[in-house]
Amino acid sequence: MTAEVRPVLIVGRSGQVATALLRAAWPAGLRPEARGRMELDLTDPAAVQAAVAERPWAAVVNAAAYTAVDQAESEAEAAYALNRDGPAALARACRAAGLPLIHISTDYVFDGQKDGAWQEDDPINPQSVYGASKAAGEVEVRATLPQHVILRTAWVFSDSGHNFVKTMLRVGAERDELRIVDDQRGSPTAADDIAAATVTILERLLSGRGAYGTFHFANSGTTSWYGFAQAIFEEVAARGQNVPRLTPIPTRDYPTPAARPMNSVLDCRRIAQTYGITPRPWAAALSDTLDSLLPEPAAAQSPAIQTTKGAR
Ligand SMILES: NC(=O)C1=CN([C@@H]2O[C@H](COP(=O)(O)OP(=O)(O)OC[C@H]3O[C@@H](n4cnc5c(N)ncnc54)[C@H](OP(=O)(O)O)[C@@H]3O)[C@@H](O)[C@H]2O)C=CC1
Ligand SMILES: Cc1cn([C@H]2C[C@H](O)[C@@H](COP(=O)(O)OP(=O)(O)O[C@H]3O[C@@H](C)C(=O)[C@@H](O)[C@H]3O)O2)c(=O)[nH]c1=O
Ligand SMILES: [Mg+2]
Repeated sequence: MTAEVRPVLIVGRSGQVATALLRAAWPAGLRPEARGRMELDLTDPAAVQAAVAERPWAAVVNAAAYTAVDQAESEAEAAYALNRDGPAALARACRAAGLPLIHISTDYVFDGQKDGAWQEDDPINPQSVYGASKAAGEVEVRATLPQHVILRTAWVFSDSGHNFVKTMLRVGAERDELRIVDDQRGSPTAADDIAAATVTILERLLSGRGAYGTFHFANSGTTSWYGFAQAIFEEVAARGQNVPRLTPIPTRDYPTPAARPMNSVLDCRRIAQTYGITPRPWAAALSDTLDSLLPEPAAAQSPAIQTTKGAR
């Protein structure tokens, strides 16, 4: 008799976290199956209901969202449709099917005005349409489905999708100088690490050793966007490439449509205590991501390596 392999529905396919979930190490008994927006439109409640009822899923992970923070200020309806009404419909469908839901949320639900790191039960007070729409999604999931894990994370980066690392590589190649805000603090977090944490949570939940509720997960250590950019370009320089000059600036000198939290640092002790999940430092995760985004260090200078790589 072969052991049963149960599918896990991943909502989202090409996004940073969805991509990471698809390439994560899953236990033998679970297999991720993604639905991108073309296969499952999260803003269509009937489609959501049908997708959740379609297969004998073990669980559902919502990795889909409206994530364009500045654009959301002028597209509130679209942001709320995806970030509030989508999770609400998913939670209702999961309740009807008796399935647990893991829902990803964000540091931008907080106002950023705390001295220490944000704990799960701190009051939310979003300062942007994106943050408010994500906060409303959290409220819907909590009110609808007791079997939920809301996993709040922050400053996500990956070799896929849109993120600050890829933005820096692109604009850094185009300009001599970059001006980067130095007074917003947070913890950059690799999508792959969020995926690994999600798999651990699911494994524990499905074997009856998990706990529902809201958890924070971010890579360890904190920095500013400027500090993050510095680390990115140190890695770029170490790989023999030209880098721009970086100038730290205050938020007021970089006006954007959406306000962002000044302090986005998440306290991740609860997920460590409950699930034994201890995140690695963000700089280590960054280095891994840059390994896949950039050529190997010194490859250009080393004839031996050039030869083994052949003509390029
Ligand atoms: N990016 C960040 O810095 C942070 C993100 N988060 C949260 O993490 C989660 C994942 O974010 P991230 O991976 O960066 O997101 P991305 O912006 O990389 O991807 C968005 C995902 O949403 C899906 N999607 C968009 N519209 C629809 C739709 N109508 N129906 C179904 N799916 C749709 C996309 O589907 P498709 O695959 O078809 O393109 C894609 O998979 C989100 O909940 C986000 O709020 C939290 C903190 C920081
Ligand atoms: C490109 C650029 C940005 N910045 C600033 C603007 C902003 O304050 C900060 C980050 O800009 P971004 O637009 O890349 O980041 P942003 O889209 O705000 O990132 C957020 O995305 C959502 C989805 C989340 O949930 C958050 O956790 C967070 O990761 O850097 C500069 O100062 N100089 C620059 O050249
Ligand atoms: Mg952005």
